Amino acid sequence: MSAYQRWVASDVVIRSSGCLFCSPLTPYTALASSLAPFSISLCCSFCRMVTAKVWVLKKHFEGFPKPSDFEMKQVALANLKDGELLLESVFLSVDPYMRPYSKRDMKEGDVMIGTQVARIVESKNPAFAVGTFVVANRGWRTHFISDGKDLNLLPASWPESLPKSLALGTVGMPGLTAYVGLFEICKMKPGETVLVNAAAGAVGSVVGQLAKIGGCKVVGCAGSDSKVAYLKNIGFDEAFNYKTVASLDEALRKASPDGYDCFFDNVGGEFASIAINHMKKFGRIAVCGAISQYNDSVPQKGPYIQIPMIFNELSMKGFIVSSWHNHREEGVKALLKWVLEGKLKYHEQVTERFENMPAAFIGMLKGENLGKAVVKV
Ligand SMILES: NC(=O)C1=CN([C@@H]2O[C@H](COP(=O)(O)OP(=O)(O)OC[C@H]3O[C@@H](n4cnc5c(N)ncnc54)[C@H](OP(=O)(O)O)[C@@H]3O)[C@@H](O)[C@H]2O)C=CC1
Ligand SMILES: CCCCCC(=O)/C=C/[C@H]1[C@H](O)CC(=O)[C@@H]1CCCCCCC(=O)O
Repeated sequence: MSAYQRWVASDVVIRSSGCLFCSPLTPYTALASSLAPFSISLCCSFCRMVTAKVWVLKKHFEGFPKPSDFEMKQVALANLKDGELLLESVFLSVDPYMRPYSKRDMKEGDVMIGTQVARIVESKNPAFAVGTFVVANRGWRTHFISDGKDLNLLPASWPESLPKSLALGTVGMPGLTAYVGLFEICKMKPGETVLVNAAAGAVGSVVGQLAKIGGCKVVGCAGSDSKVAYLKNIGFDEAFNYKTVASLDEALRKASPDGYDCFFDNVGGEFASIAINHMKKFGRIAVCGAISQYNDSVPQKGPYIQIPMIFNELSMKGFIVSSWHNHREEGVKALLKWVLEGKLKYHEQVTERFENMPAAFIGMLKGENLGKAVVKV
C-alpha cells in the first residue's frame, strides 16, 4: 500500500451532516479564520473539528469521464498533533494524467489524485508558519493534514503580484515537462524546427515559447481557431487547427516544407502517425503524452512507425517528468525568470468552486481550456 493509499484509508468519511467526533446532531458552521480572505473552514461549532470536502472516484471511467463517475463526500479531520499542519487548498489542478492513472492506480471510492496550491491555516510544526503557501499532492480535497514532509514551498523569489496558481502550470509540473522534454529529450538546438501538438495547453504553450527562446522555428496545432490565434499571439511561427484542416499531412508539409527536427508529442494516435513521416533525418521525438488515446475503450491500431523510424534514423523517447527531479530546481528557476522577464506568457482557465472539479476535468479533456486548467476553491 502506497503512502497515498494509506492516507486515503485513514480518512474518516462522514455520511451524516453532524459532527462525527462529538455528536451527529452538532451542526457545522462556516468558520472564517482570522487569516481571511483565503481561510473558510467547515468546522464543528462545539468541538471545532474541521470537515474537508473531497471528490472520490465513484465509478471507474468507461470511455469519456462523466459527472456521475464522481461523488463529493465530507471527511472529518482529526485535531492536529505536534509536528502537524492543517492546510486548505486554494487552487487545484486538473490534468490529463488523472484519466490513465485512475485506471492503473485507483479503486472505486478512492479520493481523486491531484496536486494543489495550499495555504497553511494552523501549524503545530515550528518549521512551517501559518499563511505559507505550498504545493502538495493530496488529491481533490479542500483541507488536509500534513507533517510537512510532503510539501514543496513556492520559490522564495515568487513575487506577490504573480498568481500562485502558476505553481501548478507554467512554473510547475507542466512547465517543467516542457523544459525537460525540449532540452533533455529532444536536445533542441538553435535554428531547428520544432513541432508540438495540444499546443495551446499547459505543456504545449510552454514548449512553443521555450523553443522560440531557444532560437527555433515553432509549428503548433490546436483544436479551435481561437486557440490558433492565441498561438500566433505568443510567438508561434505557424499554427493550424487540426480539427478543420482538410489534410493533416498537407498542413504539416505546408507549415514546414523541409520537415521537423524535433516533435514534442502530447497527443499520440493518428496525429503522431502522420507527423512521424515529416521528421528530418536524425529527428528526435519526445513522447510526452497520448491524450487522443486516454479515453479509448478499444485500443487504436497502427499505422506502424518502424519504416519512417529506420529511413530517417529517428530517436523516440518517452519520459515522465517526475523522473527528472534533479532538473526541478534549475527548471523552476529558469521558468520563473522567463515569466518575470515577459518572455514566457501564460494563460489560465480558471474554474470557480471546488464543487466544479469534475466539470473542469471533463472540460479540459474535451479541449475547453486555453492554457492551464485550474480550479479556484
Ligand atoms: N510525460 C509527462 O511527464 C507529462 C505528460 N503530460 C502529457 O502532456 C499532454 C498535455 O498535458 P497538459 O498540457 O497538462 O494538458 P492541456 O492543457 O494541453 O489540456 C489537454 C488538451 O489536449 C487536447 N486534446 C484533448 N483530446 C485530444 C485529442 N483527441 N486529440 C488532440 N488533442 C486533444 C485539448 O486541446 P485541443 O483543443 O487542442 O484539442 C486539451 O485542451 C497530455 O498528454 C499529458 O498526459 C503532461 C504532464 C507531464
Ligand atoms: C499513458 C499515460 C501517460 C501519462 C502522461 C502524464 O501525463 C504523466 C504525468 C505525470 C507527470 O510526469 C508527473 C506526475 O505527477 C504525473 C503522474 C502522476 C501520478 C499520480 C500517482 C497517483 C498518486 O498520487 O499516488
